Amino acid sequence: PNTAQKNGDFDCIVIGAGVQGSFTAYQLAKKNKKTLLLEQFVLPHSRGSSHGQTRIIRKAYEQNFYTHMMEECYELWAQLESEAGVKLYRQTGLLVMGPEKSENYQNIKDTLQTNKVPMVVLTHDIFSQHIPNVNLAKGDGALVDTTAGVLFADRTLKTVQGQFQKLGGVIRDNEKVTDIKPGPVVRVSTSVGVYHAKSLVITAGPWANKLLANTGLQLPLEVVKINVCYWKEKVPGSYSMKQRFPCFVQTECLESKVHIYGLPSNEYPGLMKVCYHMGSKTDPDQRDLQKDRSDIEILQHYIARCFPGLIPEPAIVESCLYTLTPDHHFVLDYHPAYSNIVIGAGFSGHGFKFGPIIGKLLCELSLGEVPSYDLSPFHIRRFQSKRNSAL
Ligand SMILES: Cc1cc2nc3c(=O)[nH]c(=O)nc-3n(C[C@H](O)[C@H](O)[C@H](O)COP(=O)(O)OP(=O)(O)OC[C@H]3O[C@@H](n4cnc5c(N)ncnc54)[C@H](O)[C@@H]3O)c2cc1C
Ligand SMILES: O=C(O)[C@@H]1CCCCN1
Repeated sequence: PNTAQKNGDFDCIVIGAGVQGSFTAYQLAKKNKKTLLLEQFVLPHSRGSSHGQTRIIRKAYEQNFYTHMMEECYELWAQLESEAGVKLYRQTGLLVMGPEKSENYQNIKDTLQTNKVPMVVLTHDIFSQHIPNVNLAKGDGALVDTTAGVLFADRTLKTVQGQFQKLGGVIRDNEKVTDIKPGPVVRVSTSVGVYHAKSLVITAGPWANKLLANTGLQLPLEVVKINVCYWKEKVPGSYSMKQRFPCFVQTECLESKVHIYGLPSNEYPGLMKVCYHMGSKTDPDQRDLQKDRSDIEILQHYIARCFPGLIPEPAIVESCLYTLTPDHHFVLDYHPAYSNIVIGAGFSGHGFKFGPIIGKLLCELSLGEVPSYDLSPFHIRRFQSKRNSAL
């Protein structure tokens, strides 16, 4: 402990206690850094991107760099589970379906094969033996990433925030950051007080650009609202986690070029979560005014055709926000003008599973260490022509 520090002084301040900020703060505390995690809302809350009971974890990706990161990331999830004595992951497998000859489907298959990820290819003649109550479309290929499963999201946030506090980390919720003054010592003002730190990490999810405006930077991020739909099983339990029904991703289909995905029924007994991987643009502070439900019609047609055991009418519709980058790859980088400000943003609807590794990487960046992975796919400079910066 550094006794020379004043009360409001920290080695590092992390803004945003979603999955990414919470894991980053936890990693910093593990490295004995005096860390403050600031959150605008009372925790836990459901206004951002990390709430809800479940998320998919998988190694099935089109790009090798994500599959590589997931190798270590699974170990970090298991470490956290054993350290905290809680169950955060349940293996179910992920069924990937899509036009056999399409680029998306083939890329996923290639990545799994190249990286020797355990998988099973299901041909049409054996499909229904393995996956009951699903109609595989003609011309579609199907495979199962057997390493995949479900993460318990709300439980994850509670656990990682708890571990952070056990390590001496400070969480202040219900405290919105209102201003950032960059410098060798960064000054962060909130609705309650002023804090100083040697370094700052911004993991503000859909609010990233609102905060970055204080530092003269804007990233090409688009916030969209996702309708999180739950569908009733005609026979309760037919798609349930207990019966080891897998998660699924349909890469494209008759109804849509956009992914449709689902998780086995679990949190609401008798209801399966099936969603459309896109939504309509919104402001995170006004998301309830965004009422576009056109995706639900697409889901209804898809479900009626491919999931005959579900009633094709959503029983529950919740909401959640995605923060999309143009290429749907993350932003993990230094602020272009200030080397002691690190940004984790634009998780584009697929960042939860990477939480532990993103925490580790943002911690490495903020300590000036060489990051464990090649971060070039995540650099801000890839947006060069699109970046609208006041710097
Ligand atoms: C419907 C849905 C399904 C998804 N499915 C999957 C999946 O299956 N698998 C997967 O891996 N990922 C999935 N994701 C994506 C994943 O959940 C997100 O990538 C991840 O939660 C992003 O976390 P975050 O920490 O960046 O953002 P957030 O969780 O939004 O956290 C940012 C935090 O910053 C706080 N904040 C913002 N501004 C301020 C301020 N000024 N002062 C203080 N605090 C502030 C916010 O209140 C918020 O708590 C899904 C997302 C959604 C919405
Ligand atoms: O990150 C995931 O695994 C899921 C897959 C489908 C789209 C939404 N996110």
